[in-house]
Amino acid sequence: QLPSADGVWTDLRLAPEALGEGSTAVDDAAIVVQHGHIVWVGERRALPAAHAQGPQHAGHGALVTPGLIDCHTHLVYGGQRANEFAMRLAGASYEEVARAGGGIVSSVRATRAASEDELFALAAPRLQALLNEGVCAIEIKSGYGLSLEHERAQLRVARRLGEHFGVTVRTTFLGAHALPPEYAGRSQAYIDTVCHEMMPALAAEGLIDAVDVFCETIGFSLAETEQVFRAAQRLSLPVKLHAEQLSDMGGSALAARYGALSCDHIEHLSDAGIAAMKQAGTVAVLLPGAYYFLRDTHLPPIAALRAAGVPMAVSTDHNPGTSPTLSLLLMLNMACTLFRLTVPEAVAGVTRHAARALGLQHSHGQIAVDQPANFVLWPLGEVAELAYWLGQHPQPTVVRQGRITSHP
Ligand SMILES: O=C(O)CC[C@@H]1NC(=O)NC1=O
Ligand SMILES: [Fe+3]
Repeated sequence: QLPSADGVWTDLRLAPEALGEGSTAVDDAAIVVQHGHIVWVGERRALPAAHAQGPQHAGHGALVTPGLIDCHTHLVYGGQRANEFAMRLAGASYEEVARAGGGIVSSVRATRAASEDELFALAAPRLQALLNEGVCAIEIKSGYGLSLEHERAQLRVARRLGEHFGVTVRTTFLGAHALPPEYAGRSQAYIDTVCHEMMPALAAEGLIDAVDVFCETIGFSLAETEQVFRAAQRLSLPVKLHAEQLSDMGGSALAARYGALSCDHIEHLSDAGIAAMKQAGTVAVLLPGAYYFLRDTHLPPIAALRAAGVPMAVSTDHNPGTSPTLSLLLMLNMACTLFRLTVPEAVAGVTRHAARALGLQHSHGQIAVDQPANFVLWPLGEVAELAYWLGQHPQPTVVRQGRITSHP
């Protein structure tokens, strides 16, 4: 059992916007935790005497952010795809690798061959690496099973990871990730199976928090995507979308029409897609790891998203094919360096905007009274260091779900 974080945390510096959008930094702050929840936060000199009792936790001047949120991962899978990395070094494109039977389908074979215990054992150290960097909530997709039995296994492992590590896990059903070999050439038949057999069964077992589709030239069409969205709607499941990663399929506008939580990748997002997302309150999830790893050169429309006021999140997109990274802090650096986000935008992208992309904005993503205690104490001089250091990062003290889970 990890030590309780209950008590009074003092000598803290709250980062800008840690208390929510527009909130300012607080240099000498205190946080009071009771029964694993935040009951008070603010300037220490204003701390009510009634709250000042109880165990004392010295912050030693640490910079404090809300717990980080990785809002787009494919964390549960078998095998790895370093061989394709080498193929692409020899000039093969991501699409060519996919059409040659590599890509997602090769991870499907390795995932189907693994038991749930083996999938858990493979995913656990991946999750631990993210937790060590202050991640307190994470989204985990299926999409490497592509059959009822194996999609169920992935989603059960995702739930088990959350219980085992005491971290908030939101599961996303991504049965429409790729066409499994047994449905080669029969895309419509597979989508029918996804909509009428897999999704209802897995939803009934409580394994699905949201539904996603890979809407792309090498994925599923707009019509197939809408068929999946309609099935999700019938089951009252929110949707999100791998959208406009390699081309403008119009997926973002479709997703916005279904009130999507988020559209993700969006390198090829159009002005019409931006307007639709703004209207629907859909979050733009930026995945610089995949952009970098694929040597993409088509930047997402960051300035237009900023001008339109579409909230932007940042995530690892951890997956064995296009973003084999387990550092959300490296993604902060890439979001700034490659996509030109400001530091406050990037930090909001892994806190409150990431929370919104998962429908968790009422319980995660900021330090607020009555919310579960999820916050991170960084031994840093300033918040820009979260995006500045490239590859090596400070070891934070992490309070996750009211427990002190790691400290230097
Ligand atoms: O290559 C993989 O294994 C998944 C790639 C990942 N999935 C997707 O739809 N887009 C991606 O970048
Ligand atoms: Fe992805």
